[in-house]
Amino acid sequence: MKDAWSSDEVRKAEEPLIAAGVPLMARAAYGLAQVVLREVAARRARTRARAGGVDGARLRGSLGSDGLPGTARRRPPRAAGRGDVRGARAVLLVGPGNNGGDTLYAGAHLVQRGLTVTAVLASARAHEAGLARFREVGGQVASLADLRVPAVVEAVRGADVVLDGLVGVGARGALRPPAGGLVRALADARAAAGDQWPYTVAVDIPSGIGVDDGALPGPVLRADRTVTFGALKPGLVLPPAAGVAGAVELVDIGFPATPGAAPRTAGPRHAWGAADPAAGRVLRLEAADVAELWPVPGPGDHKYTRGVVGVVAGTGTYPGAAVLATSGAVLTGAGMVRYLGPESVGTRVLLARPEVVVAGGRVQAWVLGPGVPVLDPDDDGPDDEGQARRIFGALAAVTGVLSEDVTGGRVPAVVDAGALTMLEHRLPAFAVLTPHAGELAELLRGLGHDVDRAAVEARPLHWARTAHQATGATILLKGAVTVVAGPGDVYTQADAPAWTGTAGAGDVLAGILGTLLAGRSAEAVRDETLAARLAAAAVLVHGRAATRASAGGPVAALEIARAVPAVVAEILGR
Ligand SMILES: NC(=O)C1=CN([C@@H]2O[C@H](COP(=O)(O)OP(=O)(O)OC[C@H]3O[C@@H](n4cnc5c(N)ncnc54)[C@H](O)[C@@H]3O)[C@@H](O)[C@H]2O)[C@@H](O)CC1
Ligand SMILES: Nc1ncnc2c1ncn2[C@@H]1O[C@H](COP(=O)(O)OP(=O)(O)O)[C@@H](O)[C@H]1O
Ligand SMILES: [K+]
Repeated sequence: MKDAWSSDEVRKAEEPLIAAGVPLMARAAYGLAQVVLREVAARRARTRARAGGVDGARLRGSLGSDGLPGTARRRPPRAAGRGDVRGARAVLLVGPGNNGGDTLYAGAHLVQRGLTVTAVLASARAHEAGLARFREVGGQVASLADLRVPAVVEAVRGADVVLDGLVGVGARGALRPPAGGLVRALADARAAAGDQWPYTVAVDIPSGIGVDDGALPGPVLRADRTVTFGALKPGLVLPPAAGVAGAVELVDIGFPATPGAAPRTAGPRHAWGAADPAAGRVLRLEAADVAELWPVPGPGDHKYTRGVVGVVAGTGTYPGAAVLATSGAVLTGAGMVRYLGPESVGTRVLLARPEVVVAGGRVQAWVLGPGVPVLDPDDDGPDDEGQARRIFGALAAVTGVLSEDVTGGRVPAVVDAGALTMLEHRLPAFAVLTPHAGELAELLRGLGHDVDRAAVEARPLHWARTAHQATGATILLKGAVTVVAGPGDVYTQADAPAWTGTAGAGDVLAGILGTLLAGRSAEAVRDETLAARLAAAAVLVHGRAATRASAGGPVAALEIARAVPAVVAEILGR
């Protein structure tokens, strides 16, 4: 589990360590410099290999990037050989606070390793000791006020690497001038330059992101890599800011395992902090967490104890959604999958997945709505072939309304697509709504909020939380980074390649989550925070299945479902 610490938590963790004389900034700067040296060496090796000079094995050894944006790495930075980096040019963008201090000290290490380093001071003030150290070793210093923005942009363009050390966790709001103007110009230049841009490293955070909420309130220079200190910050894992952080790498400077825990004054460690039991943290599940959550069958289990998933999906116009949702559920390991819908669709489901039972009966979790048209009360709309009626019936077993009709008590549900327009009663947290940004905006408009898709995309966490509070349900907001907000912790998962944004991928996710909820149905009803964890687990499995099915290329939704068994086996370590 990766957990992100708010700027306040970071500050509180730093205080006792600083009081105890722990050299936090020295550790941060050293770790940062090692990453920069490693990456500069790797890029040079790549360039030489392209020119035909270096053997492939050495190249592979020095690259080793996981390549997924927003993915953190644990491996300590590899020391780069002197010859790999000598003569490379670095530009430091230096702000007035400790973030600039980290950057100047790191710059001093780079000078000592033979790089030509220029620090551009964006403010009249700069970290005094850091600046003195940088000058002492021979770093070049210029000020933004003297150089002006166009000259700085040119200097950056001509460099091998640029370090964004304008502001860190001490920043509030959009970057102000003159740093804001500089970053806007650099961001424009980067967008126009394509590949011809220096490797861009953000120091602690990309300057200008919302540290605690992941917002992008103003200009930000997109980083290839963010080297963050002590702990992840929410803005590095939450959309949209996660999208400008590049690969996130943590440098351990000696923070305790959880916020508020006793400080460690001993040497650094390389591990992610454990989850804090306190509610409302921003977390990201990893494979080991999913393995713990997974309902693995034992010798005493049979199909009914393992969980029956009921799927109400598809119509004659959209039969594929039914095939995809049932396939997702079957291949995730449901004890049984029941399909409820028009006969013509049921026939197609059976052709694709003969394991599905096309008949009603008791279920432990519902999947409602994929491929079912939106309900428009003012209009007869497209013929839903009885699906709305079936969904209303199933929802009664979720909300407990009309509970005399519900045999066997309340059960969890995945509420997707068309079913999102059929919510009449307050929902329990074990109902998981799975909208994309457009669907969430529509749901929120129905609740009286004046939002559109772009507004949701600008503040996904805020709107997911708002929808949770308004409906009671757990909200799984789909996107490149998927956010899950329920009554406890928030989860943010970035496990899938962009190829996953293809029609039907969401239907498969609904099926995967349905099986997980059915497998732990009674617990999810009892523990109001479990559905969100299971939802995040489903997103991780779906994303990894998409990665496997894609293998770097296009992916079809059904292939995501087909990749699920191997991904689950891998996660469970079998
Ligand atoms: N406290 C410590 O000893 C450590 C701090 N560390 C670094 O220090 C950073 C935090 O340092 P600070 O608290 O000094 O703050 P920052 O360096 O993040 O930035 C605060 C400075 O930026 C200015 N500022 C704030 N908002 C701005 C905006 N919107 N536009 C333009 N300028 C703005 C403020 O006037 C202030 O001078 C961390 O991100 C990390 O990089 C690390 O070195 C670890 C140890
Ligand atoms: N850029 C992207 N990167 C990674 N995953 C994405 C991206 N865009 C969309 N996805 C994922 O693809 C799926 C699309 O689901 P959805 O929008 O419901 O499509 P459909 O309704 O056609 O199945 C979701 O799981 C979403 O998180
Ligand atoms: K920064």
